[in-house]
Parts: sequence; structure tokens; C-alpha cells
Amino acid sequence: MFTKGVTPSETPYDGSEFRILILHTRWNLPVVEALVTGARETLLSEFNVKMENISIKDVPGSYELPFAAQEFIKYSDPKFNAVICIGVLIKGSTMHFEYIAEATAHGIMRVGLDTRTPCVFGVLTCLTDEQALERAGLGESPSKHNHGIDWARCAVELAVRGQQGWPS
Ligand SMILES: Nc1c(NC[C@H](O)[C@H](O)[C@H](O)CO)[nH]c(=O)[nH]c1=O
Ligand SMILES: CC(=O)[C@@H](O)COP(=O)(O)O
Repeated sequence: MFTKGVTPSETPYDGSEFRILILHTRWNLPVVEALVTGARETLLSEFNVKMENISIKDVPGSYELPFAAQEFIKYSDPKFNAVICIGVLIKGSTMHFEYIAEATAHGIMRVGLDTRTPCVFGVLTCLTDEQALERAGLGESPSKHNHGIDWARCAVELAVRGQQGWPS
């Protein structure tokens, strides 16, 4: 078994001039907060994003992430180079989870495509609490890993490539 996560790019990406929005839910907040910390610390330490250029905003649940991301992108000036949407969905006993997971994934994708601002899908879709803890780097599992780290890497890479122009 290996720890899942994105290997850092061989290209040393510089995020020192970027403005990044971390938009997170208040559902399942203890797990979400660990993911936000993982993303924020990676932006600061691995990519030199300036503290004052990281905005952290919250919404109630994952279903609200796409709409809020769209509005923040539309009304922010100067604009964000990337948005990291963070939420944690945990399966309950109804179909609620399936509808929200599907809508949130499609919504975040749509906001990214429509606004041409990279929108990272930082939403865990877990069947158990333990799965969520493990993927936020919490709990006792030996293979625990904080996916916020991966989402920060993803955001900066896409922001750099957007700035350089994709064909290059
Ligand atoms: N059950 C979870 C939710 N549900 C709430 C919805 O996301 C939404 O806020 C509500 O339906 C109002 O529009 N949200 C999560 O982020 N995680 C869950 O496990
Ligand atoms: C509408 C809700 O948040 C809730 O009733 C959904 O229930 P479950 O998470 O058990 O599917």
C-alpha cells in the first residue's frame, strides 16, 4: 500500500505573485479545517504565496461551493489566479450524499470552465468518518495523508500554466 497523493512537479513553480482563494465549508468543520491548513501551509512554504494573498472564505455546505466560487471570482479585484474549494461529504442513510456529490463536482467543474479560473475540486466524498479523517491527515491510519497539500499543488500548477499560456 502506498500513500496516495500528487507527486510534486519537477518544475519549481513560483506562486509569489498569486492570489489564491481557499473556499471551504462549515459542514464537518474539524476535518475541513485540517484540509484548509494543509492547503494554506503548502501555498506558503512550497510556493512562496504571500500570506496576504491567500483569502479564506466559508460557506455552509459543499452544495454552496460552486455558486460562491463563481461569485467570488466574478467580483474579486484584483482577480484570483486559482480557487481551492474544500468540503467533506460523508455518506448518511439517504440519497442526500449522492445528489450533493454529483452536483458539487459538476458545479465546480463548470465554474472553472465558464470563468477560466482554475477551480480545484477539494471535496472528499467519504463513506465513513474514518475515511475522511485519513484523507485529512488525521486519526490513526498509517496511510493517512492530508489532501489539502495536493490541492495547493494543483492550484499553483494550473495558475502558472494559465499565466504562461497553455500552448507553451
Ligand atoms: N451532508 C453534507 C452536506 N450537506 C449540506 C449541503 O451541502 C447544503 O449545505 C444544503 O443542502 C443546503 O443547500 N454538506 C457537506 O459539505 N457535507 C455533508 O456531509
Ligand atoms: C437533508 C439532510 O441533511 C439529511 O437529512 C440527509 O440525511 P443523510 O445524511 O442521513 O442522508
